[in-house]
Amino acid sequence: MLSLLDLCARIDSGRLTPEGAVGLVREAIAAREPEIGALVCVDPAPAIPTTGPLAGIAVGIKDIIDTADLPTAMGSPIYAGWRPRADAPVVARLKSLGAVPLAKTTTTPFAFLDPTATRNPHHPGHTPGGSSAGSAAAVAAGMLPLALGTQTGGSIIRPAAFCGVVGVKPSFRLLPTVGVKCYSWALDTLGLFAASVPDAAHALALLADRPAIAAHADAGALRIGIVRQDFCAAPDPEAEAALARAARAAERAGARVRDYALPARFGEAFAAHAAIQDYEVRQSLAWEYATHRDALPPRLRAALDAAQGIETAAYDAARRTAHHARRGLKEVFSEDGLDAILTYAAPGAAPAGLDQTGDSRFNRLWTLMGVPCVTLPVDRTSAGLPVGVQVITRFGDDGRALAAAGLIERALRD
Ligand SMILES: NC(=O)CC(=O)O
Repeated sequence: MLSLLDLCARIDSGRLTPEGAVGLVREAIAAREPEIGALVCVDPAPAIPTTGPLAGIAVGIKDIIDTADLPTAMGSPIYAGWRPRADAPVVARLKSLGAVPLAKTTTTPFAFLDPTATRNPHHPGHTPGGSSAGSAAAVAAGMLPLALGTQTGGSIIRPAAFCGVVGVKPSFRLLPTVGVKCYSWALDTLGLFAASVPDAAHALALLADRPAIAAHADAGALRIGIVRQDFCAAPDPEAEAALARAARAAERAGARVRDYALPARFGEAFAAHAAIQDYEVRQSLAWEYATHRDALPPRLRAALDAAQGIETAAYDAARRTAHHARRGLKEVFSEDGLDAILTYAAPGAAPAGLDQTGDSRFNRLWTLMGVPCVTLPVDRTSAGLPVGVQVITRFGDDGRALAAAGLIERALRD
């Protein structure tokens, strides 16, 4: 894979020019894209700044994020050729840092569950996951050093885990979702994909203009709770094995690791995610549903059909449940003495077939809680498919989530 930090170092030392770095990416795209299908389009002649902390870094932009220089089609024929007038602020921020938004990456239509044609770089007969399919696959295939994605259910963490890359779903609203096609305004979260934890931390710190995110250092031993989220169906054996391996690596690195059972309220919050997501998408995609229902893909059309009947009272009750759970989560970290949670990133490795994007059951609670989540690859199955884990910290503690993930990543290498 292409390391963002390695490219930055080579550019800073003069061994590589920004133009040359973008050229390397174009060569990688030419070599791998035909078999992977991670990209919607590539800018033939983007501006390539020679200054800025991300000068020469080509970035993939999930195709629900507005770009002024490239179409933004939402993964749907309804928006074929749609050209936003302006860049989304997160894209404008990338450009201000010297980065090059070189390609739009495939997304499931409107970032829901209908699959893309993108293939998992580790096995072409398996899904890369969704909804940020192209971003995860492009980084995993070594075509891009950085890509943006979004998560409403599990759309960053799940594809990152399936593709064996680092995925970061930051604290809710750490990055502005302005200019990003809305699915659920209470859940949608912008995040990113990179080759390693340090690469991801460096990119997020710059994007969020929060240098501390990449400079977090824990004074004492990290206190990690192993959480199995037993309010939903158990994972495959490989996910359990990866969790155990990551826990052992954390202990070798000096962390204090213990099993932790979430209080019952979190199972209720897990169940509340659906009512919030579905009630809000009924409004956010009301125009598409009213004027182009037949052009919507089957899973999304069925979800919108079902969402028409959700009562406002049920939505309000779900929001109250989520609010109480978020307050309870603060106690988990403060009163129960945890610095981080370690849990499954997905039910297992990427499922076979391109007719689905996998299951987000181990992601949805944390998206609703709005807390930082980082996935890193831990194992491979006998078929060579990656299996990851997920590190979670309290709201706003993004630097510690990345530091904890980095501690495990290094320990796994040792
Ligand atoms: N957008 C989403 O997060 C939906 C999913 O989990 O695939």
